[in-house]
Parts: sequence; C-alpha cells; structure tokens
Amino acid sequence: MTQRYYSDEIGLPPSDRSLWRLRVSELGASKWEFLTEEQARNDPQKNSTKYHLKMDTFEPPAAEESIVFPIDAAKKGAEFFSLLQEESGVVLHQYIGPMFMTTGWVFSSYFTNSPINPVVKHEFIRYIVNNAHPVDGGWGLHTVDKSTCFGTTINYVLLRLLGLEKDHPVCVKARATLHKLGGAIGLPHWGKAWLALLNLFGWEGVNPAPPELWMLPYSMFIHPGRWWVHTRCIYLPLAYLSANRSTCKLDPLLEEIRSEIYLPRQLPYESIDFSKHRNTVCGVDLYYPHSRTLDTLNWVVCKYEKYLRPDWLLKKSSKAVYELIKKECANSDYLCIAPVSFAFNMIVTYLEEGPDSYAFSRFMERREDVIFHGPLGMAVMGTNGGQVWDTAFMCQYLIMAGLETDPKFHDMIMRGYHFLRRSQFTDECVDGSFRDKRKGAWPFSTKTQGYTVSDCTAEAMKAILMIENNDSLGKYIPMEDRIARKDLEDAVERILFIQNTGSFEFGSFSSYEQIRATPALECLSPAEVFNNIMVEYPYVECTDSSVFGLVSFSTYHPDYKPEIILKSIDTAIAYIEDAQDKFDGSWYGSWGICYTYAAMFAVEALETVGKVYSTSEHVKKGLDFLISKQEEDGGWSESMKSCETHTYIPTGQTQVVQTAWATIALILGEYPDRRPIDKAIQLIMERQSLHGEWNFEYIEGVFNHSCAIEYPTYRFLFPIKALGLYARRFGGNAVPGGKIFLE
Ligand SMILES: CC(C)=CCC[C@@H](C)[C@H]1CC[C@@]2(C)C3=C(CC[C@]12C)[C@@]1(C)CC[C@H](O)C(C)(C)[C@@H]1CC3
Repeated sequence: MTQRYYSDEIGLPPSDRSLWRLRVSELGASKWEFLTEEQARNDPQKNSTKYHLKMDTFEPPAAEESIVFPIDAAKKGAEFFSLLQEESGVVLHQYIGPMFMTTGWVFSSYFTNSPINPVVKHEFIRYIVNNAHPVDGGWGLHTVDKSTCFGTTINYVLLRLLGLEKDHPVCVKARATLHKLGGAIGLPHWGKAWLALLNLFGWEGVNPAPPELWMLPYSMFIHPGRWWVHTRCIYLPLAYLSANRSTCKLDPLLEEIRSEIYLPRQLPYESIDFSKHRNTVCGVDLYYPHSRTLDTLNWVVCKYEKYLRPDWLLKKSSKAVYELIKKECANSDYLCIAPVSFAFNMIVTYLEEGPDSYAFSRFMERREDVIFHGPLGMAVMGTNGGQVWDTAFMCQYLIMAGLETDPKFHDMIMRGYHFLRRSQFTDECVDGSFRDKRKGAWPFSTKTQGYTVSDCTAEAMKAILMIENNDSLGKYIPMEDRIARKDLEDAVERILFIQNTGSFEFGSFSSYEQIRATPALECLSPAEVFNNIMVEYPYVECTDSSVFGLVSFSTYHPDYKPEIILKSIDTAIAYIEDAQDKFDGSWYGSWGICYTYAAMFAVEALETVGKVYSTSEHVKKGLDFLISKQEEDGGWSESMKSCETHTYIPTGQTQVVQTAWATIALILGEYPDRRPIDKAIQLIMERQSLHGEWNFEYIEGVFNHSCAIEYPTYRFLFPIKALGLYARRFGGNAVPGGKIFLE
C-alpha cells in the first residue's frame, strides 16, 4: 500500500511519479526530468528511480524464504543494493538533512527572476511541508532538529515564494511558531543576509563581511584564504553582496511577507530599526555565541562602512572578490563547492554579467545537479551527491565481504571501479584561487565539483588498488587500462600534502586542506549556528581513512618514498591515539553520528598497523567504550545530540547502521568475547527484509557539530561489511538460525 504523507492530508498530492526520469552522466551528475505521458511511454522508468520514489512498481529481488547465515544476509543486501546502481557505476540518493539548502536555491531564483518548473515547485513545497515539525509546524536547522527561528523563517518565506497562500493551514501554523520564537528579527547571520537580499530585512541589521579582507596580505593569519574552504566560499560572495547592499526589487508578494514574519507590535516594517538588531539572535538558534572580540570588530567595521569607506575601495575590493568568484566557477564548471555558496555566487554573477550571459546560463544549467527527488518531495541536497565516497565504499566492502567471486557482484564492482577511475582529477585549479594542487586527488561527489577531500582520495585510491590486485577482479583489467603509477603517486602526494605537519595538530589529517590558520580564529566565527567552521581542523575519521590509503599504497608500491610514507603513517597513528579521550576511550566523530562512527574508523586504522585489543591499550579502551554502550537487544542507538553536546547520548531505539559500525570495530579490533558480536549480527539480520533491504531508521551523518545529514547508502554498505567480516572471522556457517549466542 502506498504510504501517505502529511502533504496528502492537506491536499498536496505528489506529481505523477511514473513520469519522472533520473538521468545520470558518466561522471555521476544527476538530473531529474518530468516527461509528458506520451514521452514516458517510449522511455521506460528505471527500477532504481522507482526505488527512489518509493513506487509500488519497484521490483525488489525475489524474497528468500529465510536468511539463515550472515554471509547470505550480506549477499542479499548486496543484491538489493545492486538494483540501485546506475549504469555509470554510482548509486545515487537524496543527500538531505539540512533545511537551508532548498531555501538558498529558490531565493536566488527569485532574486534573479529565474523561472522554476511548476512541477518542481510543487515537489519543493511537498518536501518542506512534509518536514514541518509535527507539533508546532516550524522547521529547524536540519530535519531532526527542534523548530528554530532560522529554519522556520526561511522555510516559511520559501513556501510563500513558491506560491503557498498566507492563509494556508501550513503557513498559519508555521507563522504562529515563528511569532512565538520572536519573529524574523532573531535570525542568525545567514538568515538575516538572505532576507536582506530579498528586501525583507535591512542590511544595516546584518553584521558585516567586508570584501577588503580579501585584499590583505596572505601572510596575515586572518586572511580568508586561510579559512576552511566552505566558510571561505560562502563569505566570498556574501562579502560582495553585503558590502554593496544588494537587494532584489520589492514586489507585492514581498511586501505581504514583510508584514507576516515580524511580530505585529514591531510593524509596520518601515518602523523597524534593523541596525539595533545585528546581534539579536533567537535563543533557540544560538549554538555558537559571538565572542567579545567579534562584537567589537563588527562595531568598528560598521562605523567604517558607514563613514569611512571610500567608494573606490568598495569598487576595488568588490572587483577582487568577483575575480575570485569567477575562478571558483572555472574550477568547478559553475557547480561551486556546495549549494549554499552556489546560490550566492549565482546572484553575484547575475548582478555582474546579467541574465543573458554565458556565465549565468551555466548557473541555470548546473542548478539541476543538486536537486533530488524522493518520496517526501524534491529537495536541494547538501552537495551534488556523494558519488565517489559511496562508490569507493561499495567496491571495498563487497570485496571485504568476499562477494567479488560471485558473478552477480563482479560487474557491480567493475562499474564502480571504472567510475572511480574516471573521477580522478586530471587538471589543476586556475592560478590564484587559494587552492592546493589537485591533480591525482578525488572529490566527495563528482569530478567537476573539483574539490580534493583527503579521505575521499584515500578511500577511492584504496578501492582501485584492492580491485586491481584482487585475484578474481584484477585479471579482467588489461595492463594498459590500469591506473598509471604516476596517477597513484599524484594521489599519494595530495594525501600527504593535507597532513598537518606544522605547528597545528601534528600528524593529523584535515578534510580538504592543511590547517592554514590558528583555531583561535574561531573567535571571529559569525554564523552562530555552527561550530568549527572558521579553519580546518584535525579529523580522526579523515586521519583514519588517510592511513588506510597510505598503507594500501605502500603495500603494493613499497618502493615509492618508503620513509616518508612510513613516517606519515606513524605520526597519523600517534595522532589518532592522542585524540582518544583519556578517560573513557572514546573518539569524537565529526562527520557521522558520533562516537560510534569515529570508533569504527579509529579502530580500523589501528588494526591496519597491527594494533588490536590484546596488543593495544587504545584499541582495548575504544572497544570497552563501545561495549559499555551496547543496548539490551544487542544494538547501538546513538543520537545526533551526541554531536551537539560532545557526550554520548542514546536515542533508546537501536539502529542497524550504528550497530554495524560498532560490530565492525569489535570484529577488526578482535574483541575477545564473541557474544556481544553475535548479538549485534543477529540484530542486523533480523532487521533485514527477506528481499535484502534495510529500512531507514535514523539520520546517520553530521557536520559542524550541529547539522544532521542523511547517508542513505550506509544502511546497506556497513551491514554488508559487518556481515562479511563476521563470516570471514567466524566462518560462513556461524549464527545458524541467528541463535548461536544463546547458551
Ligand atoms: C555550514 C556550511 C558551510 C554548510 C554547507 C554544507 C557543507 C559544509 C557540508 C555538506 C556535506 C558535508 C557534510 C561533507 C563534508 C564536508 C562538509 C559538507 C560538504 C565531507 C567532505 C568532510 C569529510 C568527511 O569525511 C566526508 C567525506 C564524509 C564529508 C562528506 C560531506
């Protein structure tokens, strides 16, 4: 029976799902098309598309009568997963969670008068409506958040811009919540900036982001070129837009919205003194309050902007900023690093080049890459996908589970292999982009996105090496088609370069680049709703994956810079050990939830260099920590709250993904008692359908400590890995009937 959603209850039925087609390019870029009935007749819908839209017509693999052995559960899971793979080798999915991605996309379309296909508009509305808080009708920073001023205001404005009436029950309920939260006046920085662009907030009430910063010498630690790539990319166009007080034309709809999002006592809009509210932030939203230093600097810059800044300097610095935006466009073929900066860059390009320019038209084309359709509606994703990351895991884990000898999975792995091979960077960034060398590295999503990520490079390289050196797979790749030694060396060089070997966090790996400035810069963090956004940080998970990559490279190519690679691995391992909590043995995870995710990576890294429970105090403490969190039913259930509060917090409802993470750590770290492992494996098997599927249970990922994000492939990939490793360790016939742990 088709599931009903909130949108169905309130008269917003889905568009005809049978008319949607998902096009996927060789390089993994996705694009959804809505066909006419006539077109649809000659263009059969892929089974994977039917899965994405949860259609009854989706054909799963035949159901087993029962799945008795863990290895069969892994196989069945892989069989189900293979149906989701596209011809180009990738498995796509709706990479959603943050509730501020679709907003930016739609706001920039509104600002630039760019039409949105009505059926896309309708599906955007459904997505937003279906993610409204079930009790108060508001929205948060992400889908499992409480309602915040930021989430509620921007999503309310979004619905209004997309055509929902002021008196629509969804708007009425959301508006009441927004007013309870104090109205739009308490928006955090990004919210204020977006509303100022839409002429719904005064720029004088938005803390400044001076473009002049970009003209400082790079040697100054405060230079934005030293910031974390994402923050740098967002504050670049924001500097242009805020310094130039850019706004779109006021129209009757915006005028109506002005009268809806503030408290009635604050109205009329013209009477609001925005300059008094630069630092008004709704208490519910505030996760990272300003430092005194930031408040003082903001005050000084505001005075400077108002009374001192000469016109020529504004022009000159705006031009410098725009030159850098053009470089970002060139380096990513207008995709930009992620949708937040994409939306701002699209507006700046519109203002600079006009709607008919080539540059702007490319923005219009690339904006398709980040939208993805799902049962709740359409949404703009956190990035344009996670193609490389997921494919690298898929190839590795199928092999770790020993499934490569099965012809069913052989082709699946090979398609993934070829995708990874196509996705390695082959060119460098434009000079003067504040970017490192990238040739030889891999991104998180697709080649054109163009940003090296340390762990994505390491995992992709490892997957390629595993395949080429695998007895059942390697022989099918002719010598001349294998990855060239030079390309591997480049990959290793890119990984080595990201390792922090200077004065910060010696031995660790960061996400995209080395740490370029002191973490003390966090005291200038203006965003209020995230932590750790100003500079790169050391990440345990990135360090672990980098170790996997380097160890695997040096196994197959021991002659390339052996001392340097060994030293790099040694210092990385020392960092991982040092990053462990001395008291309880846990590691804080930054990209997955949370301590469970990090423990899996850390233990695997330690195991890669031969450290296990019986030989390493660190592995022992790490595994004892995990065991102490195992629930009655054998599973783990960590909550997103762990990431926010830096304390392990269970949800109380165990999850397959978390359980798989913990199990992988326990197996690889050679936990001496197999009973907790048996119990966990049994749980993973019990939660699998006889068709091989695992259902969504809880959001898996996170960023910047406060924003949750879904990784829909994880509920297949990690159970497959856990089950496969289990079968390898305890033999194929373990857990008969899933009951062996019982005495
Ligand atoms: C607060 C801001 C700047 C919002 C924009 C969203 C981005 C910052 C997020 C969305 C997806 C995201 C979490 C991602 C990562 C960084 C931050 C991203 C790009 C990385 C690449 C960091 C390294 C991680 O190991 C991993 C590869 C899993 C993730 C993938 C997604």
